[in-house]
Amino acid sequence: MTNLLDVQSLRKNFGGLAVTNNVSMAMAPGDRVALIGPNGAGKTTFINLVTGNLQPDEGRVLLVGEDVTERKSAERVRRGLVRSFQVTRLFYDMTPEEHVALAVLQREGTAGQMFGHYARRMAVMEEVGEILDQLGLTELRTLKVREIAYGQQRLLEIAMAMALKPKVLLLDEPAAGVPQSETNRIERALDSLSPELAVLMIDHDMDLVFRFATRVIVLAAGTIIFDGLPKDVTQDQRVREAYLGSYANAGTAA
Ligand SMILES: Nc1ncnc2c1ncn2[C@@H]1O[C@H](COP(=O)(O)OP(=O)(O)OP(=O)(O)O)[C@@H](O)[C@H]1O
Repeated sequence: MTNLLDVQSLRKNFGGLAVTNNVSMAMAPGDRVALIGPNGAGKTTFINLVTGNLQPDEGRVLLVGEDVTERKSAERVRRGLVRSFQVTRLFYDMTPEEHVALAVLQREGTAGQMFGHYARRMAVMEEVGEILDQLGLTELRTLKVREIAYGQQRLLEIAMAMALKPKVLLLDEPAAGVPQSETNRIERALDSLSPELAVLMIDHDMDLVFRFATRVIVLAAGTIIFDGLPKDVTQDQRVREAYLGSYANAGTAA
């Protein structure tokens, strides 16, 4: 089976520092991978290299077997490599319904033509309704984003990513800043993602990581030091050393 994402020997230097140092990993349909590592380990840089926000000095990124290393981010998105939107990029005077509709139209390359054809408009709004329903946002669909809670804004980021019909979804700390009382909604949203999708999530919340991931990758100083099952990660000597014990006792029940 062709991997959905295949990252081969990526390298990126900033000045003299190897921030991504010969990193290789692959993801198949259904994978739920958590990418963790101490602060400054190179997680964000790695994601930026995968999405095309940064160009690697060496190495390749393959999406469903196609080499996309030279492709711009927008072209990678069209091919199914989607990073969740950031709350800071939402429009606070627009509604969740409008945001998701824009994402559907962007996917189809028809943004700006929403009101052109009645039948098409109905089909778009039906799809928007299904996505908002999947993420439990139906009741809020016509409120302004500024009127909805932060946790629900973060669900909207995931809804917009879903509207782009990803094959590979990259989630950057989806529950960061969300009050504890609302994190179960984020978890339910993650559970409801299509089983065909490959999902890579960066997060510092080890409880969330252990509930979500079927595989954990640990980056330290730009290098993958662990790629395996969640149950094994806290016992790994290199991981323990990288964290100096800070997470070593977390999630052993996973
Ligand atoms: N544009 C840049 N120019 C120079 N150095 C950079 C740049 N971006 C990141 N770095 C450096 O690369 C290293 C890795 O940073 P990165 O943000 O990828 O780590 P991270 O694992 O995402 O960290 P955190 O968990 O704190 O977000 C850090 O030492 C950082 O200072």
